[in-house]
Amino acid sequence: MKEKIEYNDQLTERIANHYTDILTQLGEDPKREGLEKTPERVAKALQYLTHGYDLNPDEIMNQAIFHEEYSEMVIVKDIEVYSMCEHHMLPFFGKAHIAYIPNGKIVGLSKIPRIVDAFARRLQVQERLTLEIRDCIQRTLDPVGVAVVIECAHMCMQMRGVQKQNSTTTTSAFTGIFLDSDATRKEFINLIQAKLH
Ligand SMILES: Nc1nc2c(ncn2[C@@H]2O[C@H](COP(=O)(O)OP(=O)(O)OP(=O)(O)O)[C@@H](O)[C@H]2O)c(=O)[nH]1
Ligand SMILES: [Zn+2]
Repeated sequence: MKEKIEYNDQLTERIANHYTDILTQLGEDPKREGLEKTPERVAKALQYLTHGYDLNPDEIMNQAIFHEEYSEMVIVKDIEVYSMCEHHMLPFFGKAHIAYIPNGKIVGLSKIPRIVDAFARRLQVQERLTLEIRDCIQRTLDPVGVAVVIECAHMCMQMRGVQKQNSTTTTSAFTGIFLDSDATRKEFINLIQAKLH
């Protein structure tokens, strides 16, 4: 995750021109004060919301892999997820809970939320997001197992369409021992549900 993204001026202008047209098509006056800079703002917002395309999650992981003999479960939970559904280009957001059991290698903890962002800041479906995170960790760390659970609310189901304001969607993906051992999977589920206080 870049802390700040660099906007491409030519791309901003091209996208903004389309939005000027879209505002007119919607019956708005793109020249009125409040909307004057809106096409440019939207163009930048869209570049921000999809800046994950410019990030390489495997490289992010490889920046901080260390050899350690720790072989218990490592869990990073309650990681905020902000993504955009590829069907309606509306936000879906919630939390990711991620665990792995090392096999001689650990990763710098911040890299886990960073790869969540790298995959989430693209046009996505929640299922693919879940699998991409799992596979990236498996590929780069070769751990004994990986577990990913994501819980999100989808604006395309809340603000429009079926309009179910309280529904959330949960997806999960596992590898290795999390698939083979019910006890390990249950330990993970218990730990992500546990509150520290
Ligand atoms: N599986 C999955 N579906 C999603 C996700 N985000 C949005 N969708 C769904 O994508 C589907 C697109 O269905 P369509 O029937 O082509 O589109 P639509 O007419 O706008 O559908 P409605 O939302 O039911 O009004 C909808 O059912 C959405 O709920 C996601 O992350 N995963
Ligand atoms: Zn949608």
